[in-house]
Amino acid sequence: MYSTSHPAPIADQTKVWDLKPEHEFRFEVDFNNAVVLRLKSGTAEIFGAELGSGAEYRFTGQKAAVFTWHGCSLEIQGQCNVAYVADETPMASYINLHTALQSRRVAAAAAAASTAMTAPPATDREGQVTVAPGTTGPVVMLIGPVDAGKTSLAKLLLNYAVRQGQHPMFINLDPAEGSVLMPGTVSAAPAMHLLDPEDGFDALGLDKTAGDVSTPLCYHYGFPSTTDNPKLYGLLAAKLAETVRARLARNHQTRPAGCIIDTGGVIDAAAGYELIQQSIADFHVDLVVVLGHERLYSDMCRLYGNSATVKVVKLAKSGGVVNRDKDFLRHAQLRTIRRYFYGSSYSEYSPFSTIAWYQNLKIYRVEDSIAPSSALPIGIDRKVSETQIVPMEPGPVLIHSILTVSSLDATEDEDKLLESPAAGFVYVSSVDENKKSKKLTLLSPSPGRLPRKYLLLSSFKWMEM
Ligand SMILES: Nc1ncnc2c1ncn2[C@@H]1O[C@H](COP(=O)(O)OP(=O)(O)OP(=O)(O)O)[C@@H](O)[C@H]1O
Repeated sequence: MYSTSHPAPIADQTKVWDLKPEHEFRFEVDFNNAVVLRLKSGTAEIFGAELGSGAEYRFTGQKAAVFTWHGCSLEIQGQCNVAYVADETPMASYINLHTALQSRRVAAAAAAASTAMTAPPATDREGQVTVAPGTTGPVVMLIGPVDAGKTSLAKLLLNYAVRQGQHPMFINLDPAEGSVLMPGTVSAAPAMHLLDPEDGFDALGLDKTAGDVSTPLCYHYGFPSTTDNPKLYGLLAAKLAETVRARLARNHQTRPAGCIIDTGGVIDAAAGYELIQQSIADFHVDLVVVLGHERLYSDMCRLYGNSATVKVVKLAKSGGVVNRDKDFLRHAQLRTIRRYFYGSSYSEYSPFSTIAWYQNLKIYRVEDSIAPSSALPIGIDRKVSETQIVPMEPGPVLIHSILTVSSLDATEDEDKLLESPAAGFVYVSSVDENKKSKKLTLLSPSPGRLPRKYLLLSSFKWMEM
């Protein structure tokens, strides 16, 4: 069993790798192991984030690549499970895509600046801010099968944008990853800084300087796969799209940078295409990038070939992208959960323990679409619609669970629970069923009592190790 809390050991061996221009050093390190990487000379980047000369980067439980445009020398301390240099990469096509997006951002920023100077923001009949044409940057959706390199390309495009002073909105529609905050959610946050080469999405959403637009937005879904409850997933993706668009409409400085949308692996099931089509419409996507799947590309061309607003392009999958087995993914999810409470090398947190009495809690969950009634945990009264919440009694079934703290106030109607963004997450570290004082002990990133009473149960469990 891997530990998510104790640092993995670094083997006492050092190797230097010299890379020619446009070569890539690919490496894999499992969760039992760690390596330290140092850029000795030249320039290099990890998914678009430049490495500092001489700075040390520690990797554990990672599969990644260091790319160099002009050549470099790398020093690796410790033992990688896989390590090799590749001379064939799709980086030229990726930078071409970035260049095209960047020129659209520049044009959108110029249009937004001239509109801001000439006209005050207009509102429609419902009081929504209307967006002047040409002032929204590219809205790009990355699709492809599982392990096609979608998230890696999203990181690269975000980092290249940030390096040119742009702050696109990153939208994560892959509930398995939970890259912005927590697995089992769909979320959005602007890329205010370069993504941490060691941890990727850590820096997202931590910056408050851009005001309302920079606060991460996150909706509770509760399951790892879009197919666990497609109806609920569709509803939440639509809600996220509506909120992101409203935020961007109010902010003419961030809007021209556009959005980069990462999705879960599309399998050729009809439900997969429906969800993708729905999200393309909801987010007003204007560019669909298909990674490494000819049939998906041809299906998308068939669907959008005549569209005046949606373009479809295909890009090659990098030969370095590796399949991650279930065990690896599970441990990556546990690391994301731990990171929410304890932070990472980028920023360490000290979580707080807080007591919540049974009588003060209102806990709900949503069913997945396939659970037979015999599989329902104790405390769930009946099988209901996939987008309906079911109240549940607190009890031992909650131990080691992740609960989403809803932003909905306890005085508001609980019907709005699923459509309300998450205010945060707590972890149930113990359940005390002592008759007089039934209570949960919760781990929380902030001190004090729970700010709200509505909690939603996620199917993810985590154990501190
Ligand atoms: N060029 C590369 N060299 C080595 N490893 C890579 C490279 N590109 C991506 N990877 C690794 O391959 C794995 C899969 O890539 P990625 O997460 O980008 O795929 P994905 O399509 O988003 O997967 P999913 O469908 O599961 O979300 C990741 O661990 C990633 O770090």
